Amino acid sequence: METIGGDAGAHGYGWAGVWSAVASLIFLWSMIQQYVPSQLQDYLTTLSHRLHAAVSPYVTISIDEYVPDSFSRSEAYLAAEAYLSATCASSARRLRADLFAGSDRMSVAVDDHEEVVDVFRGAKLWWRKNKTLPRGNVISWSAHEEERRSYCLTFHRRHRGLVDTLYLPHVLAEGRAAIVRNRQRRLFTNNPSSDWSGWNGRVWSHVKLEHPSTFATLGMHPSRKQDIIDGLEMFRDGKDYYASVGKAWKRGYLLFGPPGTGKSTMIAAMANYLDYDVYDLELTAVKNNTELRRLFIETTGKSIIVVEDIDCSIDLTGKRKKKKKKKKDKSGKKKKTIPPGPAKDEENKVTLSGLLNFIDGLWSACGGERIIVFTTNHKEKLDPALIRRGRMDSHIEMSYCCFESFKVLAKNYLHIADHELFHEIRQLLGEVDMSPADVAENLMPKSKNKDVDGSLGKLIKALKEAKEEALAKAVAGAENEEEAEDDDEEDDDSSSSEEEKDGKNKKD
Ligand SMILES: Nc1ncnc2c1ncn2[C@@H]1O[C@H](COP(=O)(O)OP(=O)(O)OP(=O)(O)O)[C@@H](O)[C@H]1O
Ligand SMILES: [Mg+2]
Repeated sequence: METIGGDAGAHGYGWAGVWSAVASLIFLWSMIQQYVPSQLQDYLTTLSHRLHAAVSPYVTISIDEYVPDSFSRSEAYLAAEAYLSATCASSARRLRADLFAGSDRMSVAVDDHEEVVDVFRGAKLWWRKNKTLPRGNVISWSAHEEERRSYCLTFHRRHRGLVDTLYLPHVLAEGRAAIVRNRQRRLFTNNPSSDWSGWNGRVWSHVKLEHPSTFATLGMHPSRKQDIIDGLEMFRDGKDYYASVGKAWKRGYLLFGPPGTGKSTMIAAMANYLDYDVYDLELTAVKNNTELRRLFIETTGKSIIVVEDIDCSIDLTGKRKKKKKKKKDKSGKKKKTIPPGPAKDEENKVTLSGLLNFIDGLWSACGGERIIVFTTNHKEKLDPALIRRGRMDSHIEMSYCCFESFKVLAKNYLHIADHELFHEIRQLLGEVDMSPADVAENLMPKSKNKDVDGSLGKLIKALKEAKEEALAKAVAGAENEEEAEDDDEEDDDSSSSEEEKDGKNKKD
């Protein structure tokens, strides 16, 4: 890529230089047009375009910033902008830097009215960024209506086939890849529906996603961890596979296990590994199934949709509604019932069937590359319909800390791979249930200078205490059981003696 500048002629651009000058004249003309009545403007613009097309061997494709009759920015424009920024930022003479909300990196794009040249498979292509100002008599309500930007791509007509079939798809693919590279990943939470209407009403709000958890720092048996990573990779690269087997490109994960075993940490590691956004869906703030549908539709691809503590978020004990048999009146005719209208849905909470539709209803295929994760401390409380394979494709148990998990935590917190106390810790972890969160808390050094022996000693003490506690509980439990059995026996004795008495009485 190189800019069209004063030395263009020296490189022998020839006709290109002439047409660049013509383009500049056209631009000048468009500036003058602002002071000409709008009908005359339209006529002159059409005329100049026709003249240009009649005599020029060059073809121009323009890409507008906004989708016609819409407030949304055109994906083609954004891709072209990202492509040009990535490939020509160093050679353009005038650039525009901007800092987008939530991002900590400056984004640099070609400035207005700047021209750059791209070379693709031997063909030269000129890109120009145009800006048109509003007509004097138009009052606009939004900033983007005031200035309209577009990219114009100019090339010789003999390259038309190359541009259509190869160059534009190349720009789109490279531009999209650059957008993904530059984007700041986000953590979304759903807004209460009272905030959804009105100017700029949004159903989700977001902050920067900056969780440091990775699979390298996640305490888990290495082979299980590798299985999960393989599954995620298979999903991420499986667009064609999912299409070939006729499945929507989505995958469900159920993470279950006691508190502090790393379920939320695992979600962050997944998002960091895949470079996906996270939508943290607070189900208790969703009024009904209609709202749930809207929230889902407004999520984007390359994202993980999370419902934490699913057993606490929704009453899952209610079974899906069965078709009610119509009641018959006394004459035996079926009674007419009023069908439940939308008002009924407004009153309802999110239901199990709403959630099932959310996961795999027809409209859940409205956009691909989404992972859905449910977490729970009580898998047994969940309705089997909710977690059957196909909905929750993978069930991952996050369990108490094993020795392999401990080794990862020791590496994270103390930077050690082995120690003479490891043997004792291995034995204790085999006998006691302790969550990785508790192990991590004990390993955390108290001061900047890591006291490895001190931290491991603290963990051993905590494990021994937990072991004693568990033993004491087991003994107390056994005693209670014995007492209960004795009571039962006494009850049996007394009832049998009462029966005997009864018998005696009867006999008497
Ligand atoms: N497997 C693990 N590997 C590394 N760190 C862990 C692991 N499990 C827990 N931790 C540590 O413990 C803290 C709490 O873990 P986390 O929030 O992931 O638990 P959870 O299973 O989601 O618990 P809850 O069921 O209460 O939501 C984390 O911040 C992390 O530092
Ligand atoms: Mg959690």
